Formats: sequence, C-alpha cells, structure tokens
Amino acid sequence: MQSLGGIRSWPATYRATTASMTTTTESMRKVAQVVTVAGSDSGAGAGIQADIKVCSARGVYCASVITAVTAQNTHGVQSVHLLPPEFVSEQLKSVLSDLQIDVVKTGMLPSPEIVDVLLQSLSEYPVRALVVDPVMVSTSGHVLAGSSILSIFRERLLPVADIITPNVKEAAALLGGGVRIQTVAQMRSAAKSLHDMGPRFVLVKGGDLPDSSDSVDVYFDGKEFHELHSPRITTRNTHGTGCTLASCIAAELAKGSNMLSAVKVAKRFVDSALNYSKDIVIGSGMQGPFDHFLRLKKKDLRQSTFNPDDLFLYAVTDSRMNKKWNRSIVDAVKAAIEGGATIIQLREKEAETREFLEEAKSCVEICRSNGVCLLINDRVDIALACDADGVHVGQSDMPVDLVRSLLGPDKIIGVSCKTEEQAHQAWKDGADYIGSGGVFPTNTKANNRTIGLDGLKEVCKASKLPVVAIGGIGISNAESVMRIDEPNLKGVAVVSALFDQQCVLTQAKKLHKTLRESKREQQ
Ligand SMILES: Nc1ncnc2c1ncn2[C@@H]1O[C@H](COP(=O)(O)OP(=O)(O)O)[C@@H](O)[C@H]1O
Ligand SMILES: Cc1ncc(COP(=O)(O)O)c(N)n1
Ligand SMILES: [Mg+2]
Repeated sequence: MQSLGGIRSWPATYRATTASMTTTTESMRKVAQVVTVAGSDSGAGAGIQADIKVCSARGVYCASVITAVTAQNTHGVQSVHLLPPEFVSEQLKSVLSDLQIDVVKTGMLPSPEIVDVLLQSLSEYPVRALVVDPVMVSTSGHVLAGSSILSIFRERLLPVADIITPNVKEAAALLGGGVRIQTVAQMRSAAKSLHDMGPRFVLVKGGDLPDSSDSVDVYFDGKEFHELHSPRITTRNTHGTGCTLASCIAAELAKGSNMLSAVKVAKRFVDSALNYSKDIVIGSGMQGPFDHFLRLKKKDLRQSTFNPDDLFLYAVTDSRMNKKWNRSIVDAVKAAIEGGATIIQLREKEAETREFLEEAKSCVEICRSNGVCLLINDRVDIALACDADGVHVGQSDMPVDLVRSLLGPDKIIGVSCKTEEQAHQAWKDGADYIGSGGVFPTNTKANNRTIGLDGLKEVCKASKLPVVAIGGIGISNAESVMRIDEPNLKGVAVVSALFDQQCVLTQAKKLHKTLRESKREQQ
C-alpha cells in the first residue's frame, strides 16, 4: 500500500480543491481542519465528543464521521451499535469532498469493512496526515473493536498512518504473539516493532503502565526514541485521555506543526486538562470525563448577569489613599461593601503585579461572598488571573473590543467617556456601562478635564448604555448629580469620598443614605 503523502507534502488534489473554491477571496481565511472518524460516546468523555472538544479548544475546526454509536457513561459501555459501512462511506464522502480537511484522525474503527471504506476514501481524497488511535478496549474493559480488525490494521492501515498512538494493551494486541508490555523498556521495544509495520511515527502511551509514578509515553521516529514524562495525576477523571491525546496531535499537525512538537503539545494539553479536572464530579462511576476547556469550575452564575442597578454606589479604590490611612485594599473593600457599596473597582495604578494579584484574589472572594461584582481598572491580565467580574478601561487604555475578545462574553466591561462620540463607540465595541466625568474638579486624577453636570447630561442622552457619574462626587453634591434626572444615570462612582476618610464604613453608609433619599425624591 502506497503512502497517502503524509505531512511532508501538500497533495496536488488538495491544492486543486482549495483553488477551485468559487467563493474564496483574498479576505477569506482558510482555517485548520480535522475530521475525526470515530465512535460516539453518549457520556461525551471520549470518542467523537472528546475529539470535537479538543480541536475546538486548540482552535481547529473538527468534522465528524461516526462509525458506531455507544451507550456509555462513567460506569462503562452498556451497548454498541455499528453503523453500516456504506453509511460511514457516505459521511466520509460528504466531508472530504467539501471541507478542506488537513488531517484525518481515527478512533473506534469497529469492523474490517469500516476500515476498508476509510482506506478507499483516503485514496480518493488524500490529506496531509493520518493519525491512527487504534482504539480497541475502553478503559472500563469493554471491547470496542475486536480481533477481527487486527489483520487489516496491520496490513493496510498502519502502513499509511503518519502516527499511531496505541496504549500498552493495544500495542500488545497489534504485535500479537502474547507480547507483554509492563515496563518502559518493553514499551520501547514495542514501539520499534510497531514502526516496522509501516507507520512513520509511533507513540506508545503509558497511562495504564502498572507501578509507575510518572506517566510515560514512548515516541519513536524510526531512528530515535523520546520518553515523554509527566507526573501521574491521581484522579478518577481519565476517561477519554487517549482520544484527547490523538486529537490534539491531529489539531497541531493541521496547524502546521511537526510531529514531535505536536506530540509534546498534546501531552502537555492532556496533563493540564487532567490536573485542572482532577476533583470535578461528573457521573457516579469510576471513569469520569475531564474538562477540555478548563472552564467548568469557574462557572459562577453571578458572573453572567450584569445588573445596571449595581452601579448605584460604585466604590473605586486608590492605593495612595489606602497607604495614607494605613489600611489594606482588602480592609477598604470590606468596609465599603458593609457600608452599602454595590460594585467595587480596584484602581491600583502603582501596585506591584504579584502583590496586586494576591490582593485582587482576596477581594474577589470577599465580593463574591457578598454578591457584589468586582472590576479591575485597566489590568486585563490581573482580571483574568483573579477571575474578576470585569474590567474598567479609559480612553487611552486597551480598546474595548479587544478587551471583550480577551475576557469573553460574560465579563463586565466599563469605559470612561466624556463625549457623545465616545459613548457611541463604547456601545459599538461591546461595553456594558459608561463611566462619565469628571463631573466636578478632582485631584484623584491629574490633568483630567471636568465636563460638569451639562457634559454628563449630554453623555447620558447620547448613550444607549447605563451610565455612572464620576469625578469629585461626595455626600455634599451626590444629590445634585442624581437630580439631572436621566433614566440611564444609574449611580455615582466615588474614590476620595470613601477612601480618603478616617472611616470608610461610616462614609459609605452616609453616601448610600443620601443616594437612597435622592432616588426616593425622584420617584
Ligand atoms: N493519571 C494520569 N496522569 C497523567 N497523565 C496520564 C494519566 N493517565 C493517562 N495519562 C496520559 O494520557 C494519555 C493517554 O494515555 P492512556 O490512558 O494510556 O491512553 P488510553 O486512554 O488510550 O488508554 C497519555 O499521554 C498518558 O501519559
Ligand atoms: C466511542 C469511544 N471511543 C473511544 C473510547 C476510548 O476511550 P477510553 O480509553 O478513555 O475509554 C471510548 N470509551 N468510546
Ligand atoms: Mg486511558
């Protein structure tokens, strides 16, 4: 059997397909694409579902050709239903004749007939690389592809594979003859024998190697061995590690990586995902899935709902003032919340990053336990690292649309605006609220133009977003601000009025009372 071309070359037919796309223009971008030819796992920890998650997490598009449907959960595989080979062939044709697939990755190939239609499709539609994960038995011990596939694997599939990624049991089955693989030395020897069967690269995975404190995979390129070590993670959530590793290799190859780099990245990806997910609980069985996006634990319902009324009493911290009054940011935030602050912003222009991050983490905890949102001024990196609820930026900070792309759709983004144009732009760029000022002269901010109550009114009228007034506002003038009576003016933001004071708690309480009274008057 001839090689499919492999990752060394870019087959002529592939170039032709791309060139003949009638809709392609200069401005349209080709994206890296993988197709996984594998089984469906109803529990979504392994198989097709894992493959799509991995590729998405790695920024690669993933099409799916389903070979079998399994009824499966964290206890094991309850039932398997094979798809007819003709229908697998139809799916392959649909995908390969249309999408610009870079890499084919195979998982569960449950019958020789299905392997045969795959090989036929691949010779008709060559791709840049073929990654074969020779799935045979699930972690729970259920046979997913029996010994009937061994001969076609050995004789026809392995010789055209760019890489094969058997676990120790699969490597032994492919080699046959009662081979046992229980040590790294035996893994090396198995990798070499498997390489002789024709694949360009072999990765023997050691996730199931007995008595090993490290999780060791052995990579062989025909000349040299590489041992990839990582500490073994103690967790029940290892269902789908093999599928994930192979799909990640496919995704990296699709992006243009060479084989060894792809394998190293994939190993690190599995490692990070397992580490992150080691204590999550999904299902009641022994083989839990893990979290490919490293996001599940962070989901906090509060984060996704910004309520404009939270802008009512907006407390903005200032490091100089806290220093002057000899209090920590954490104490300042606690007191402000206790006094009635409805949202907090950490504005620590001079702080050292490491120290600021620690303080921000503590403040996130306090705010979350009180149901108050916490935003970080300007520092998107700190906001991401401490999982704050959002960021407030000024006109010369990072543009709002870029902040949005970094923080994602759930986080709150506020932007300072002095003019109608800026207010329009904030709306277009995806901000959640506008901070408008300085309403009154202030010495918190040097060289800051005062826009006055008239300027504030103009911004409110022009803005489709809720507005919070800022700049020189305190107990004595808060009422005059609220009296401009614009429906989208939701509250006031204060710095000195709370934090340049002996007792933050008392001042917060007083200001909250003043705001409540002025609101009542307007109703
Ligand atoms: N407990 C673990 N800690 C760290 N890495 C692991 C663990 N279990 C598996 N791996 C890694 O996950 C990948 C898949 O390996 P393995 O579990 O052997 O494959 P399969 O899922 O096909 O049986 C390998 O890179 C392996 O080293
Ligand atoms: C559909 C399908 N494909 C592959 C696997 C292997 O995954 P694991 O070895 O983690 O059980 C599986 N369990 N189900
Ligand atoms: Mg495993």
